[in-house]
Amino acid sequence: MSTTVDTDLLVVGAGPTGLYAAYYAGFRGLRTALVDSLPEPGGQISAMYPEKMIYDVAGFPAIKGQDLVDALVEQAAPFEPNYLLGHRAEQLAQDEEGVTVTCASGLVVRTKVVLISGGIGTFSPRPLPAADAFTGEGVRYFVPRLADLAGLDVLIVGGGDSAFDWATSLEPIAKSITLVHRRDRFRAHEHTVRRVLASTAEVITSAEVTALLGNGQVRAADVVGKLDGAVRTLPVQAVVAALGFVADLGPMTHWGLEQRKRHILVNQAMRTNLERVFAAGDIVDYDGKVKLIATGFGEAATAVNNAMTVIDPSAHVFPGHSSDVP
Ligand SMILES: Cc1cc2nc3c(=O)[nH]c(=O)nc-3n(C[C@H](O)[C@H](O)[C@H](O)COP(=O)(O)OP(=O)(O)OC[C@H]3O[C@@H](n4cnc5c(N)ncnc54)[C@H](O)[C@@H]3O)c2cc1C
Repeated sequence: MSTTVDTDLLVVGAGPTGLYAAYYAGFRGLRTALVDSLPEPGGQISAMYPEKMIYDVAGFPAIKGQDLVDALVEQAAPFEPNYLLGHRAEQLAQDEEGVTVTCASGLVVRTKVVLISGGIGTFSPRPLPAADAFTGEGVRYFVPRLADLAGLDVLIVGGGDSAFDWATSLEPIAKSITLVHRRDRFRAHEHTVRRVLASTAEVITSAEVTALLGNGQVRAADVVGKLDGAVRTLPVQAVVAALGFVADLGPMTHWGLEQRKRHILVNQAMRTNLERVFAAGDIVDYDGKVKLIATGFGEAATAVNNAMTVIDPSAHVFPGHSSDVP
């Protein structure tokens, strides 16, 4: 059975950009709904690096990922945004008075304006082939709570930033860390690589994890050297497969939006080629675009304040200062 939600502004994507847009929309007196396919708000931050420190958000010399998400939710909360989590937006149709967005679940949202802050799309981790044959527990693609892996022998697979970041964060609390990468070069920041190489973590290059062993719970992993074919069986109770993510813009590519390299093109007002559809954050492109949380925040403010004039043509783009509010 389909349910219909009516709102002034629908935000598609409750990552940091969408959450900040919810604050601004509330500040402008709009009723706001946020739809996200994930069960929690926070986008890439909550899904991929909730425990990591972020150092480049204005005003916070350092803030843990999940703490930033929690603060964004708290900042928007007084305006009571309607969170529609676990719903993937599938279709978008604009008419003269508004926009209708239909979700895969059957949920229908009727809104005056849409702000797309869909980031890299709905994202899913690249699977670890050795895990296919292993039906038990112990393999994960995210580490939402580092403490879950305390005292365990942890095997991390991958050679990118995530793999090395997990190695750095987990090394102080895990019993042991082994990082296995199929090449002899890494895609991670040099600084992090050096830090891991200097730590107690063992880094095995030019090798692949060919099998996970265990009955119900992973107990060991076979690691095969690609050059000599030698097999090492490592005791392991947790595997973190950090092989990257497959991002799926999926439905958004069929919404009649002008795109460049799988990103939505916007003008200086963060407006797309559709009058009632704005976009902000990682999903947009324009000359000089920089994909950062900080830029997403600025774009969200620009998008919402310009969207305001579509909803109410007598409204000003400039919202006034929040510090003027008693
Ligand atoms: C490991 C890592 C570390 C990072 N570190 C930093 C850092 O230190 N500083 C920094 O500035 N940036 C960092 N970034 C980048 C930063 O996380 C992104 O720039 C930011 O998350 C973009 O926010 P967003 O809200 O635009 O998109 P996202 O965070 O990607 O959120 C988009 C949301 O939209 C949802 N969505 C997409 N399509 C649909 C659909 N059709 N229906 C419903 N929901 C949908 C997704 O589920 C997701 O929740 C890092 C990224 C990673 C992966």
